[in-house]
Amino acid sequence: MPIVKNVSRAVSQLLQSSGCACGISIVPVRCIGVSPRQVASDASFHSISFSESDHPRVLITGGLGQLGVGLAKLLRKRFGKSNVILSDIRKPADSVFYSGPFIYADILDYKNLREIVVNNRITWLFHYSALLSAVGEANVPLARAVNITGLHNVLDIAAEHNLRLFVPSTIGAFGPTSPRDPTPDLCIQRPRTIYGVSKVHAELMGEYYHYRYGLDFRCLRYPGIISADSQPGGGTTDYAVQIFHDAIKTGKFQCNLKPDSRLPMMYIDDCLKATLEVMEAPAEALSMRTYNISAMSFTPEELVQEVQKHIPELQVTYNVDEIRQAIADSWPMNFDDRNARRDWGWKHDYDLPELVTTMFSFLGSDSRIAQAN
Ligand SMILES: NC(=O)C1=CN([C@@H]2O[C@H](COP(=O)(O)OP(=O)(O)OC[C@H]3O[C@@H](n4cnc5c(N)ncnc54)[C@H](O)[C@@H]3O)[C@@H](O)[C@H]2O)C=CC1
Ligand SMILES: CC(=O)[C@H](N)C(=O)O
Repeated sequence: MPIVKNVSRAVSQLLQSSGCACGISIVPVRCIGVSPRQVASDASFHSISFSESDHPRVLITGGLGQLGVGLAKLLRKRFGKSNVILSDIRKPADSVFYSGPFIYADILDYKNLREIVVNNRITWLFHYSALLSAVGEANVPLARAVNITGLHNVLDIAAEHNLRLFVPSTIGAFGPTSPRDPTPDLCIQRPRTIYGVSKVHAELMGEYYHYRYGLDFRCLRYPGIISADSQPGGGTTDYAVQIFHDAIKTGKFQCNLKPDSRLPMMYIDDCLKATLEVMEAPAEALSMRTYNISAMSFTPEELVQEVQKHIPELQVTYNVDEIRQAIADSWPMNFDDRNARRDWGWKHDYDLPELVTTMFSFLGSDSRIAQAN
C-alpha cells in the first residue's frame, strides 16, 4: 500500500514540523459568493512580500473599543501615521477621525475585509473586534458570530495575503478546572463563557494555521486592562476602570464583584507595549505562538485601599452581579508569564501603586468631588 504509506508519512511530517516547510501546504482561499475552495500556497494572488526593512502596513479591526485607539497611537508613532489604519463598524469621534486613517470594516463581511487588505496593501493585522465576557453572555448568538465567524474571516484573509496576524486572547480563556494560582501557559482550558470558548478557539485555530499553512500568527493572553482615556466594552474586569471615574466624579463607588475576587490586571501602556514587542520579535525567539502576560493581580478591596490613598473620602459599597461574579470565580487569580519573559524579554512597568498614581494624574484627581457638585 505505497500510496497510504506516502500519505501517512507526509501527514506525520506535517504534524511534527514547526512552521510549514514541508512543501505540501495549501492556503485556504474563498471564492466570494461561491463555496470555499483551496489553492496551492505558491499561487501568487495579491500577496505582497513584506520586506523587513519597510514599515508594515497595519490594519486594526474593532479599533474603537477600549484598546484600539491607544494601539493606533503607539503604532503610528513607530511606523508613521499613514501606515496604520484604524477600523470599526461604529462612527469615530472627531478626535479619532482626524488623528489618522479610519475606515469602516465589518469583520463579518468577508469581501469588505478582503478589499481593505488588498487595496491598502496591508501586511500586519491586529484583530481587536470582539464581544467581551459579560456582553457575550447577554447575546450569545452575536458573540458567536463576531468572535468565531469573524475570526474565521480574518484567519483566511491573513493566510491568503501572507499577513502577520495578532489576535489577543484573555485570562477568560481559562475556566474553573484550570489551575488558578498561578495559571501556566499550557494547562486545562475549559472556560464556561462564550467569550472564553471563542478565545480558546482563536488560540487553537491560529496555531493550527501557523503549523498547517505557515501563517505568522501571534497571540497574547491579556489580563483585565485598565485605561484612563477609553471606556471598557462590557467585561468582568470593568470595575477596575469604573472605580477611578466614579471616585473623581462622585466620591462613591458601587462594586459589582465581591471584595476578595482576585484577578490579574494590567495598565494599558504595558499591554500595548507587549503587543508591539511580540509582533516585532524575531520568529526564532518565539517558542510558542500564544503567551500569557502578567503585571499585577489584586482584589477590589486592595484596589480600593490604594485608591483611598489618593481620595480618602471615597465611599465603597458592594452590589454583586451574579453573572460577573461567577465568571470572575472561574478565572485565573495569578498569571504565570515566565515563557514571555524568557523568550522575548517581556517586562511590565506598572505595579498597583504606579497604576493608581498614573490613572489619577491622567484623570486629574484635583477636580474630583468639586466637579460633581
Ligand atoms: N479590554 C480588556 O480588558 C481585554 C481585552 N482583550 C481583547 O482585546 C481586544 C480589544 O478589546 P477591547 O478594546 O477592550 O474591546 P471592546 O469591546 O472595547 O471593543 C471591541 C470593538 O469591536 C467592535 N466590533 C464589534 N462587532 C464588530 C464587527 N462585526 N466588525 C468589526 N468590529 C466589530 C466594536 O464596535 C468595538 O469597538 C478584544 O479582542 C478583547 O477580547 C483581552 C483581554 C482583556
Ligand atoms: C479580561 C477580559 O478579557 C475582559 N476585560 C473581560 O473582562 O471580559
